[in-house]
Amino acid sequence: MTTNPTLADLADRANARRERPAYGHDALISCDRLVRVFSTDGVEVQALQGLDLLVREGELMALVGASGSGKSTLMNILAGLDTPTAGAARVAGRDLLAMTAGDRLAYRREVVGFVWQQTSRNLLPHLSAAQNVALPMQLAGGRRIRRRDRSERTLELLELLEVADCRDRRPHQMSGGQQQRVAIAVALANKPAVLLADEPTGELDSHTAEQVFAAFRTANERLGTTIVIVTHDQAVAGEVRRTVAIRDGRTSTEVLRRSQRDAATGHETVVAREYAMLDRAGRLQLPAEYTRALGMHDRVALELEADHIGVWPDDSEQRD
Ligand SMILES: Nc1ncnc2c1ncn2[C@@H]1O[C@H](COP(=O)(O)OP(=O)(O)OP(=O)(O)O)[C@@H](O)[C@H]1O
Repeated sequence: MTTNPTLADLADRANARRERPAYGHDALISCDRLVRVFSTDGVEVQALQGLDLLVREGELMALVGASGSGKSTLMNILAGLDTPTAGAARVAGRDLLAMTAGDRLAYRREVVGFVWQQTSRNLLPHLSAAQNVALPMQLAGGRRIRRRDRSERTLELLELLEVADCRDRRPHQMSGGQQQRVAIAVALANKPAVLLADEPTGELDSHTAEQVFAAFRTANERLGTTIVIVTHDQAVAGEVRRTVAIRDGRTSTEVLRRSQRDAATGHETVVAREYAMLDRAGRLQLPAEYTRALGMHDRVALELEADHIGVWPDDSEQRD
């Protein structure tokens, strides 16, 4: 039976909706149904297909996904280097779809820092490590920093990331791992709210990769910087509290890890649990290996239980 709502009922409902906090209101990074379509020679590629992602201040998280799933496209948008086709994206209160060219430049200099996979893309080859770190502070015209403060901060950052001994060396006089740690110092120079890293350990051996990852962890723990790392490296993905997987241009699953102490032995273990993303329309993407294992496609049967929802293979033909 349906009852016709009165005008007052409709007004109450509209008010209740308005008072509900907006999606991602308390997140530092919020992507809401983000779409990015590339058109080349009349062919359209939907790199992002309505991606939702929230990252809270102070998080250190990893983004994983198969090649072509949209990770770099997302990072370029968050870095202010590319603009989405549709949807909404906010970082530290900045609306990434509404920025002017000037806002965008200031955003890249002051709000985000980035570290790329190619060590050569991160540092200027003719400058020393210390000069590379000082440069973003010199360029941040809006907030003039005195020369003495600049050199102090440069040294502090190089010490924090354990590369103070490289301060007078140029990139080609440093190892790949040292270059990436200096690159993290460069990215942190202007105290960004967010540090973005796209495969920062991709060109390094596993031992060096571990040291570089430790540098990200130090930045996160000691400076409180929010960090998002795209990685194929299982060791890195397994070390962070939250790993979000992107599939076909959308966030699909995420793994959360927490430490658990055994009351009897005092021994600490890390417990990981996988979650699927549920969007605001109630859409859920089931992991491909689950649906494959049970031969599910096109249509599934659902049953609401007291504390869970059951998903069953389509049994309509057996019932007929
Ligand atoms: N500038 C572009 N022009 C056209 N298509 C593009 C462009 N950039 C990315 N794409 C396409 O968008 C899709 C997503 O690419 P993206 O680089 O974001 O994936 P990825 O997950 O970072 O992959 P990988 O792990 O290989 O770096 C791919 O199909 C890619 O070919």
